[in-house]
Amino acid sequence: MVEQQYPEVLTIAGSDSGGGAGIQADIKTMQACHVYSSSILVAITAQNTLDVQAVLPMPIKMINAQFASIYADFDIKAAKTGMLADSQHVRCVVKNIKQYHITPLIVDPVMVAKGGTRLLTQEAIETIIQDLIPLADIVTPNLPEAEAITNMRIISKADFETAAKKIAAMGAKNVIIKGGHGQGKTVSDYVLLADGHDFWLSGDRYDTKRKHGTGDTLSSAITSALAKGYSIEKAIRFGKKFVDMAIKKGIVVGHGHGPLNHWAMQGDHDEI
Ligand SMILES: Nc1ncnc2c1ncn2[C@@H]1O[C@H](COP(=O)(O)OP(=O)(O)OP(=O)(O)O)[C@@H](O)[C@H]1O
Ligand SMILES: Cc1ncc(COP(=O)(O)O)c(N)n1
Repeated sequence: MVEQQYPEVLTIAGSDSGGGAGIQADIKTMQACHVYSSSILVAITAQNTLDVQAVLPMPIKMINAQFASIYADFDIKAAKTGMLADSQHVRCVVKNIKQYHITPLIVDPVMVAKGGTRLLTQEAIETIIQDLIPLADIVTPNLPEAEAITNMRIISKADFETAAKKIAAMGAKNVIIKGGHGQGKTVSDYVLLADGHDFWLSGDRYDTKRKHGTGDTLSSAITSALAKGYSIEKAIRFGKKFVDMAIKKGIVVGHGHGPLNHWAMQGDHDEI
């Protein structure tokens, strides 16, 4: 008999019944990265690759109970947040993050699903800015999210840099502004680290509709790498490579915005 220990990680997010985004994408990514994943459900969605058909935020009492269960037993090395639904739920998650001193914390400020359905109320954007971003070791907005957070248009490279500085000034230690929603043959994410060092992560932009859960996959791969002891910069570079491969080696599922291939890096054991 052999017993092995894996770094334990936590995702605090919404469930996607279609398995392409949310908690399901997080768990698949974490599993592929060889860390042990636990999860706190903040909301349930009835969802497939075509759209989100229904959303049910969990009772606050049940979210508190999940945090209590996890922190009574597990040794969580890194955690991430995803879909948080509304202000009340953001505040509940923030209270628990403070209570259990959760760090490192990756905040993926999920606002709108690929099909266009809101996953966060408009007023909760302010709660995320005021209460959650200051607790983030890394915050990972996509372009529309970064625009909503900073209240500015982001088009040029200089705009990315200005927006990242604004988000860092809100209290996030490290900032990644993802470029998936941009245009052009390459896709570039901008990274601003806590020490002021910055860089672009660029790669081919794959022409595919199978891009459901790209942000969840990136933030979960980064969370996993941090739990394994990678530096912030190395974890971010690993995350980008993981999501790039998961899009590049696509799988055929559903009729709309298809999920990624979370097995894509399997076999590349030096990397994962
Ligand atoms: N077409 C593409 N080809 C290659 N990489 C991509 C493509 N689209 C997105 N990415 C990468 O996927 C990651 C997530 O970026 P994106 O801007 O899509 O986030 P997101 O909108 O939060 O994702 P989602 O909401 O689907 O979870 C980034 O690292 C980005 O560079
Ligand atoms: C529960 C949940 N969390 C996150 C997303 C974002 O993913 P996408 O932008 O690819 O729809 C989602 N659709 N559902």
